[in-house]
Amino acid sequence: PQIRQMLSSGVCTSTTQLPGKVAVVTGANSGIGKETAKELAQRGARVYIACRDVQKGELVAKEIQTMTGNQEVLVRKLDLADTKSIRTFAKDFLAEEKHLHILINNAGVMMCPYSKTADGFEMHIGVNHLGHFLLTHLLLEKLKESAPSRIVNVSSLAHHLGRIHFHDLQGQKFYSAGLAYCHSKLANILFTRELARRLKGSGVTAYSLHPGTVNSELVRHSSFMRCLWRLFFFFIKTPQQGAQTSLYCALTEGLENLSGNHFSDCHVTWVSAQARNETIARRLWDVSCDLLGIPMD
Ligand SMILES: NC(=O)c1ccc[n+]([C@@H]2O[C@H](COP(=O)([O-])OP(=O)(O)OC[C@H]3O[C@@H](n4cnc5c(N)ncnc54)[C@H](O)[C@@H]3O)[C@@H](O)[C@H]2O)c1
Repeated sequence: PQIRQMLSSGVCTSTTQLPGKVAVVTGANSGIGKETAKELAQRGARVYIACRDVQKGELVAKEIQTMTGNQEVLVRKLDLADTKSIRTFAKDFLAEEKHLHILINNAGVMMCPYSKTADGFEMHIGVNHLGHFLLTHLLLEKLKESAPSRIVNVSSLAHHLGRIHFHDLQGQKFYSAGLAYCHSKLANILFTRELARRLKGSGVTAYSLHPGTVNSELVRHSSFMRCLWRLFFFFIKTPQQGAQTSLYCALTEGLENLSGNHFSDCHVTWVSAQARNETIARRLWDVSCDLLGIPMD
């Protein structure tokens, strides 16, 4: 634990408390998302655990309620691999809640065999990017009404290996599970940058981040990655440490002028050349709208 402590340089030291604030964390039934939700609840927010497996989510909600004493930890069904489920989640949320101050797009899949979402999108781009793109779009007015509010997109260092191949966004011509993950994480950063550009002056800000290499269930689809994780166990962050940069982006006072930036270990960090390309960011936005049937403005 001491070695881990030393290696984990990024700690969110914000003292922001969240009474009366509302947060949604996707994929909060495990790993980094669970720890993020726990800390937001600890600080007094009403926290929505948005997850596929409601039963698993309820167990986590109970655990967080017991640990934090905050009973306002709610579980709602959200399957990011199905746009119907995303629309239902958003519709119910908008009917139920007056405000949304923090949206943490945390859920993700990594290195799963070639498969498609309910709407026919390749699973990585479908869940990690398009699912969160639609969810954010549907909740955007509420975020604007609740300003100052924040959107936090959990990306990865793996984006450096990613490319946006507009001619093969769904991996039909060439598919590598590892690269498909990297492409989707690059899309998270491009989405964040374009979102920040479009939201300038609205009071809603957006941040992307790399959480570090974190011991979680993310590597479930790859025996190679599972071995690697075991081998380097002592160098890998705990989910609680992995949640620090998400919390930093959601909570730190005065971060607004860094909207659109990418963070790691609670600092702004460099992204790949493609991730800084505004033309690609704008085109990806338009293509995503087109795929999801969202009217372009
Ligand atoms: N663990 C790492 O080392 C690492 C490194 C870089 C980035 N990340 C990113 O961190 C985020 C959290 O991952 P984690 O490490 O906590 O792994 P995790 O597997 O514990 O968490 C991912 C969550 O996403 C949920 N999810 C997957 N598909 C979904 C769907 N269709 N609809 C709704 N939820 C879905 C899972 O149920 C799970 O709760 C991911 O976006 C991942 O890409 C993790």
